[in-house]
Amino acid sequence: MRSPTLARLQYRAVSGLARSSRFQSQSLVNSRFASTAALRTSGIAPAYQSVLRQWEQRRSAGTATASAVLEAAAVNPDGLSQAAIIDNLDPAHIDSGKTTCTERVLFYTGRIKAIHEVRGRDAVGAKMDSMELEREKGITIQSAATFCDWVKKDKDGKDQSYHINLIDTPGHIDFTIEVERALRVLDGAVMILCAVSGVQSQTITVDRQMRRYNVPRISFVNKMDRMGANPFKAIDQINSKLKMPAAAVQVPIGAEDEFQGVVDLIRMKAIYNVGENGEELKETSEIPDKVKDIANERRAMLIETLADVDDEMAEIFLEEQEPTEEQLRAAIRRATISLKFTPVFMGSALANKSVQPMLDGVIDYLPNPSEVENLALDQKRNEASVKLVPYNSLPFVGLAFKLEESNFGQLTYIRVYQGTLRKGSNVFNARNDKKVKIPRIVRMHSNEMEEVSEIGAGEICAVFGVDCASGDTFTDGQLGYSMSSMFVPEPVISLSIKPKQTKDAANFSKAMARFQREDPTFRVTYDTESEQTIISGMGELHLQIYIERMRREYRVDCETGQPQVAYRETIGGRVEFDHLLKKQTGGAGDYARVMGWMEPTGALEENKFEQQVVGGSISEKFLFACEKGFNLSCEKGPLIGHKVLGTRMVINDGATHMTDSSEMAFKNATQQAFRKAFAESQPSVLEPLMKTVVTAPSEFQGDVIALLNKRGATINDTETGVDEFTIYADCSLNGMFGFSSNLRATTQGKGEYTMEFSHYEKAPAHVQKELIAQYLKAQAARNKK
Ligand SMILES: Nc1nc2c(ncn2[C@@H]2O[C@H](COP(=O)(O)OP(=O)(O)OP(=O)(O)O)[C@@H](O)[C@H]2O)c(=O)[nH]1
Repeated sequence: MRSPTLARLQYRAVSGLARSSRFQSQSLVNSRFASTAALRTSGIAPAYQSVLRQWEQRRSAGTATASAVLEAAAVNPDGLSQAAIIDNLDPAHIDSGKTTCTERVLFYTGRIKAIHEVRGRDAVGAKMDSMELEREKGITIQSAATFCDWVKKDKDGKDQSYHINLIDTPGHIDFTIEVERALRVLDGAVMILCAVSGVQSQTITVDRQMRRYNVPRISFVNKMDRMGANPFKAIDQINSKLKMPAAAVQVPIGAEDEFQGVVDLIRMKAIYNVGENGEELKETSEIPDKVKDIANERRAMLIETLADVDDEMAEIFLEEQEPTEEQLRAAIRRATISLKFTPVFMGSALANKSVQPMLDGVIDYLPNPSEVENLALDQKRNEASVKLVPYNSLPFVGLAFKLEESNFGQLTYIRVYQGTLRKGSNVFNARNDKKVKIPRIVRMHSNEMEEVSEIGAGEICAVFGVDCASGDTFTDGQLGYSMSSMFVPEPVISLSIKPKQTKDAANFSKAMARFQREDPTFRVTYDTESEQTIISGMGELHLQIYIERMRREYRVDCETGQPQVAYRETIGGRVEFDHLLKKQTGGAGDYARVMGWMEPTGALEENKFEQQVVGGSISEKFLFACEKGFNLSCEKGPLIGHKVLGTRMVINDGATHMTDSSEMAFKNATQQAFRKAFAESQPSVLEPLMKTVVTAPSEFQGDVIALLNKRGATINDTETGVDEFTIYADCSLNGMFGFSSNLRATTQGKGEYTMEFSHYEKAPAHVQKELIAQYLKAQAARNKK
């Protein structure tokens, strides 16, 4: 019998401070070494050579510490500037262990034969981090898909095999699109938190993303072996910070280096891992005395929390009955799937402890595809919200959620929502109704592929040779269904870039085209004024990774300009206009008159164009040209040439000339009217405000606050832990350039930070003045040429 396809899971982002255990500081040293080695071979860091040599001497003498490179760099100013470059490429290794957990899942389900660690001593690297750069840096850059089967006993004690599609995603905020698209197609997620750091800023971001796509989740508090591990603090934070009712379904037996296993609160059994890699589970009803009380207390809390979110459990609770194992499981499943609750598991992936019970939790509490409501728009019948049914025999509907270039051509990842996708069949792209043949279908196992002839509903696969954009819906042609795509955030940072050598231009263009196709948050534009290619993305690390990939994968060394902030411009207040464009230069002239007003839309969001012309003083055709003029003006604002936001233009009257009016004249007149009215309105430059979270050992608190104040940050909150503190601040992106090297220098390399775009805010007057002056100067220089 074919096993039921069950629960997709996704591992999520959370971070922890890599400093308290010996193991972690060792990892930091190794990762820095990897970075420096990469730079050395690239030959761009001659001054850094001496720093490297010093460090290598200290390493071989066994005296290297986590901050050795920075210490060495500090005595060599040239070295320090190179260290700053490395900082950008060497992100905080503060993650919760998604890839490490995935490695165990793959091992325990028999998908891989041996466990390899993220930045482990064997230098092999974890299965899901297949890119060279990922293995070197120890971070996940691209999400990777795989699948496995997990055998679990059913309630009659019979083995049941469940099929799981799994996507391991990056945690770093710069690669957020990878999380976005994974969550768009997954039916359930495992939210992994660090037992020391608990809920962090990335957790909050991913929580928002999970809510956007209604993805139910179970939680796993990892790193129970770390000093300061406290799963109950993490649970409190899920409740308070994420406002998601959460309760432990396990309690730990011991913690930190005495972490031994867990007590399952549903069956009240102690579970230990045995065997070299923890592959076997030993279960016993003998719960150690020291955890009996906490186990009883937490079981009561579990029942109480469930009673708050589930009617059936509320009834049992009010009648003061003890729920059965079945009743408890059913209530957790109902509450989890209806997004009202998250059960919390705990363990240590690195120590091979308690990962299997979390996998059981995936089966027990996350939905299978038939339990998730997936909707589409029926374009043929103009019906919104038609339900997709995950039956293989129904007509095919699938969503392309990720594009990737492989050695064998373009790979398109597809989630099949309904029907079956067959090799050799034709499918139709709902966006353009184009017919596409499916020549090959593969199932991905990280970077390996397994050829299959068909793939059924609920599955994830990849196909070759299909020309499409990410987010396109495919159907069998009978159905006119289209599914909503994923949310794509706007880039906040840009750089000018060009290949160092002109001979590399072709490869450079090839790489740019590919990266853009694969990653919708990576944009490439050409600025005709400065004659520069500009790349834009989600952060410094995001862009640096692409520059590095260009060097490694396309052998193109690039020169880049200073990172530029994606400023915006907005109107100051309401201004009326009556603008006439009239030119008579022999032959046919130009004539267009536009009247109306411009004003703020009220929110710093999309711009709006409206026409309220009555009596036909401007024809439809010319009004269309006016709208075009408005959109062009919004693309390049009058103040500093950046995009315009939150601006509305209303045209309510005007005049047309019998022979001299044209679309061009109306477009130009609107642009001129826009420019004049915008300038009169006391417009503002807007700058991106970043939510910034800094964590460092307590002794550096004063220095870090001073550092943030110097950069004009607004500190919103400070949390003090056992031996570390966390500061939550709002900072302008402009004020944060180079912060990572400053922070590391201030905290002896022990401080970590994350930064995420929050919203646009008016730039201070002096910044605006400076930016306008720079813009005018650049324009004058160009005009001179
Ligand atoms: N002490 C301890 N360290 C762990 C554990 N799990 C993972 N780590 C370490 O934490 C670091 C980050 O682990 P990863 O698995 O790469 O974390 P991630 O969440 O996948 O990271 P990104 O993909 O970059 O977001 C690595 O050095 C791991 O060895 C654990 O259970 N205990």
